[in-house]
Amino acid sequence: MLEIKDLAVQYGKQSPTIEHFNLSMKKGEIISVVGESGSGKTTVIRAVLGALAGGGRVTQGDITFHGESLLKYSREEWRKLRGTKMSMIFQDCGGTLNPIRKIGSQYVEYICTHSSQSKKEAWKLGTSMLEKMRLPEAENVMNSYPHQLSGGMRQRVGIAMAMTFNPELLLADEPTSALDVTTQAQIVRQMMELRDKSQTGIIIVTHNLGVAAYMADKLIVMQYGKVVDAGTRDEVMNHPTNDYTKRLLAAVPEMEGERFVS
Ligand SMILES: Nc1ncnc2c1ncn2[C@@H]1O[C@H](COP(=O)(O)OP(=O)(O)OP(=O)(O)O)[C@@H](O)[C@H]1O
Repeated sequence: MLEIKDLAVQYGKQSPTIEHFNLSMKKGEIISVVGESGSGKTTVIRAVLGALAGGGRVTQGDITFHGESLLKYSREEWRKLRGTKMSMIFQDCGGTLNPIRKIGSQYVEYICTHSSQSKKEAWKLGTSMLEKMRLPEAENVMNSYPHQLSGGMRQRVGIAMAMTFNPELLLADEPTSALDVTTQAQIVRQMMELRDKSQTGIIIVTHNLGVAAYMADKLIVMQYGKVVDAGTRDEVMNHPTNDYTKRLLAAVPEMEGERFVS
């Protein structure tokens, strides 16, 4: 479904931020990209979404989605793809919500921008998506301002919005790092449920190897913009080839009292 081949990305005149990045993803697969701050994880997923910040540009390689190069996409083609076939969730979805508008009005606008539904239908769809994400009192949530919700609830709103049109690919940038451990575990389980039900492929970027190992079918470990280990979860967890991966593994945090290392 998604192929990234020998990708390099450069910001301004700096030396390339990522180089020789490869990834191959099938429908419904979960791939985790792990690595410390600044290793280039966010750059990878922003490149996939055609949304590199700060003048970042692809200088080598290709990104294909169902065999078509995304690098050749026009603005209009991107507009059609984003939000429907491909969507993104961030570390703090609250940050992407407008603080002075109620959730419901923002959600309805989001749905109406990406489909031809009436406002009434959009409200119904938004509410049902919030219910699917197990938000209690979904109508109340729709009538709330972002600051009236907890961080975990806002994150569920963000995931609900991203999942509205059953995307084939969900790009998740540190989706649980702003949350406490219990909420983190709930959100992780809900994302996995979405994959099981809708066959959504997920790329999750995180510095938390515990979360990555728990969720992922495949792991990619990055350091200084390069892939230092990659393979199935069990390959990387049980037979790391790189010293950095070994150090990360030794420091795997606990999630719900379990270490996600077999
Ligand atoms: N908007 C930008 N303008 C210029 N350089 C950038 C920009 N964004 C990222 N970079 C460069 O790319 C490097 C990697 O950043 P990136 O955000 O991809 O890393 P990361 O692994 O996701 O880190 P973090 O976990 O802190 O988000 C940075 O150290 C910086 O040199």
